[in-house]
Amino acid sequence: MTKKTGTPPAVSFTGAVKTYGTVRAVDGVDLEIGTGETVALLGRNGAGKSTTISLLLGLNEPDTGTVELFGTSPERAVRAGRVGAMLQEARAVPRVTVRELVSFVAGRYPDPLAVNRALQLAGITELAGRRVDRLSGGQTQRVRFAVALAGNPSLLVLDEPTAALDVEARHAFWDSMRAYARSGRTVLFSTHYLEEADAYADRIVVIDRGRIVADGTSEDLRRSAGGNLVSIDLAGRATDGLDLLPGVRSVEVRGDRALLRTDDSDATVIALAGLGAIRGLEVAPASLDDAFLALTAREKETV
Ligand SMILES: Nc1ncnc2c1ncn2[C@@H]1O[C@H](COP(=O)(O)OP(=O)(O)OP(=O)(O)O)[C@@H](O)[C@H]1O
Repeated sequence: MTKKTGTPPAVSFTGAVKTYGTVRAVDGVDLEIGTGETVALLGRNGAGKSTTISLLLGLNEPDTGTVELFGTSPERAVRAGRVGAMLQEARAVPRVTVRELVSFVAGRYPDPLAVNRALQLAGITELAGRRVDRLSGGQTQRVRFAVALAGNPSLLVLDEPTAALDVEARHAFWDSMRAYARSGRTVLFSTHYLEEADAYADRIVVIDRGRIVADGTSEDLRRSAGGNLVSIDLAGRATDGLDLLPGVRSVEVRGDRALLRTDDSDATVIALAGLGAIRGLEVAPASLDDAFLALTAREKETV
């Protein structure tokens, strides 16, 4: 849905396609992100997350379709200092200190954060005097975060930002990201971690084989993948016909238990009771993991 009035969205993809040889890395993406949203781009390895981000930052052009940031081209938005990015691969500049690097980047933006604030948000105040090429992987990752924040960008783009971070640094990172997002900024981050998407994004966009297969809150995703899991002990019973019970979308056998994914757990449980198949019965909401697997698996079946 395109809004005809008011300010343009922070991010807008329309029918964007990017191929590498025979691989359709981004395969017809339509996506709109409004100002102030925090969005997770979730997908397995090779799903197209980094390619989507490279189109968004103007590092690559779509073969067909369009990508706009704030109603203008990514190049212009980046040049105007409206975008900060933390990418997976960025080589450290030799011999400069952390503070020098962050100051240098901040100095290229029209309205940067105070350098101390960027260092503090990234949790690297105590590393300010260290050389950037002599840091651990996790420390380097945090320096990249400070660099992304330095220009005080309206749109912050983070490609797998917590990949090298330990648990404590991960929590600190998300706290800072949230503090930044609360000041009305738009944040897009990619991740493999469902729990991160669930905990830190307002909205989750699931990408699989270059296509968006789901877009909504984690609750929406759980629902669209089949809301509940009903499981029973099979106790030697065959699974024939379980997939035909009311509400049931799929049946999976794990050991001696059958797992029924259902849209209507009440109807499924009543039908199971009618069959006398209620031994060890459990009903649980589908986890986001289950939803993610169901969404990406279903997409494969239709290819
Ligand atoms: N420069 C390139 N040349 C050829 N193929 C590429 C290139 N970059 C990406 N691809 C392919 O495009 C597809 C999408 O890759 P992309 O890096 O966007 O996925 P991703 O979701 O970011 O994966 P990951 O989680 O592993 O980083 C993959 O099949 C990948 O092999």
